[in-house]
Amino acid sequence: MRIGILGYGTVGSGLIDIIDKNKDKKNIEIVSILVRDKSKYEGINHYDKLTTDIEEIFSKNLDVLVEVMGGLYPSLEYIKRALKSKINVVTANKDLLAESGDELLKLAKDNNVSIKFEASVGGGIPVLKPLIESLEGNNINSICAILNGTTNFILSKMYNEGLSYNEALKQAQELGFAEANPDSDVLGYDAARKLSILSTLAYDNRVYWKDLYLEGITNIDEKDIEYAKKLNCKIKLVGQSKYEDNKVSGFVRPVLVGSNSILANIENEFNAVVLNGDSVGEVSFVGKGAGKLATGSAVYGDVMDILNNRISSIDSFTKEKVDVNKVLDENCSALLRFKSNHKDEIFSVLKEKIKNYDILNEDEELAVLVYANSEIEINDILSEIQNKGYCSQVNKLIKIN
Ligand SMILES: NC(=O)C1=CN([C@@H]2O[C@H](COP(=O)(O)OP(=O)(O)OC[C@H]3O[C@@H](n4cnc5c(N)ncnc54)[C@H](OP(=O)(O)O)[C@@H]3O)[C@@H](O)[C@H]2O)C=CC1
Ligand SMILES: N[C@@H](CC=O)C(=O)O
Repeated sequence: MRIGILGYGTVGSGLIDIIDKNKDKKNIEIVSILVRDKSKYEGINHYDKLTTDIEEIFSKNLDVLVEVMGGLYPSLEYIKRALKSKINVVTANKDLLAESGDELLKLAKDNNVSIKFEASVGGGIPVLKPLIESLEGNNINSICAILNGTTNFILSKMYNEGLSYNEALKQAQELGFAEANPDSDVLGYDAARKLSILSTLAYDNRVYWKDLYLEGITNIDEKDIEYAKKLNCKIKLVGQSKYEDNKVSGFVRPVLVGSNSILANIENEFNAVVLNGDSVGEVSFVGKGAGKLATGSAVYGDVMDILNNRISSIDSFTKEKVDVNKVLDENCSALLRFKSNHKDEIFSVLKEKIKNYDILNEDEELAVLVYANSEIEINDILSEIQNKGYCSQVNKLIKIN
């Protein structure tokens, strides 16, 4: 099988290492590799296959085009061109799937070829294939997941080793986990795109990432970590969605999770996806969510599926878009931090409105863990405190079970 590869970075080089390792067993021939700047790659394997000209790639009579260069443009254009030319596509690009999955899957179907994208969610974890194939006998009710390796790495390093946010981000970039623009990781966009892909497939309805409640990790500081430890919790960037009565609720946000929960024990670049199906119950998938060989492994698996004609049809991306509820409409607790000179006034509002709360700090700032009937109730109280001028800046961190 003749494959062309767009990109020889973290994922591209992982894929190429795995193809080379298996070359005696599997009939895959790398015929051309697209990069921007060949001079960066002198001395590497397959240097003679490198090109900066996309026309050369398309001149090679390909069976599969692997897109691992990232971004929306020109990746979208190249993938569409491949599908229209009846070339199968494998991609790790969640930005593209989340934005244009409907168009791309339809184009693949119309041209009788496949587009496969296992690596776009959870890096090396095989989760899309089990979801699409093995769990077909289920209505999936909920997804609770850690879907970004970079932010999980940063939060783990801050919590376990006391690293600063900037030091931890730098390490994640050096290890090849972060996106070309790491804002996509730390602001939560990457995890939201992955959650939208998972939710679309799980609920068989189109869920758009921009409809999810979205909050990144850039406001998490040492004090949050300190309170988390006091509460026997960890802080994780969690993506959660639920499907009930044809409605989806969903968010990506940093949350407190109890130290004994599955998600609390997912460290560094590892990801986890916990699905709940009406037949199977709870199923968990855990593994490396980012990195060269782990992600290369998922891309390689997709290439092998095409080689062996193991293809399943996917219609969910072309289904109707569903409305998404953004607030947590259930009993919840939250860590609230107030920087204020009006502590007594804040306490009197809390006493009047909240069913219960624990004080964590009342010296340099006021920090409380409140227990409420819903997030809406907490938001109403915060609005009252702010409107009365008792505090202009509040930090809120929800705790999930
Ligand atoms: N890193 C990871 O752990 C994971 C990444 N992904 C996804 O995989 C994709 C690739 O990520 P990653 O390998 O980390 O990215 P890198 O930045 O490490 O590599 C990108 C590669 O693509 C090439 N490239 C980028 N833009 C162009 C262009 N316009 N024309 C030609 N070549 C181009 C670069 O060439 P040059 O060096 O010459 O600029 C480089 O070889 C992304 O979609 C990412 O989201 C998915 C899961 C995990
Ligand atoms: N930047 C992403 C890479 C994999 O999708 C992450 O950190 O998870």
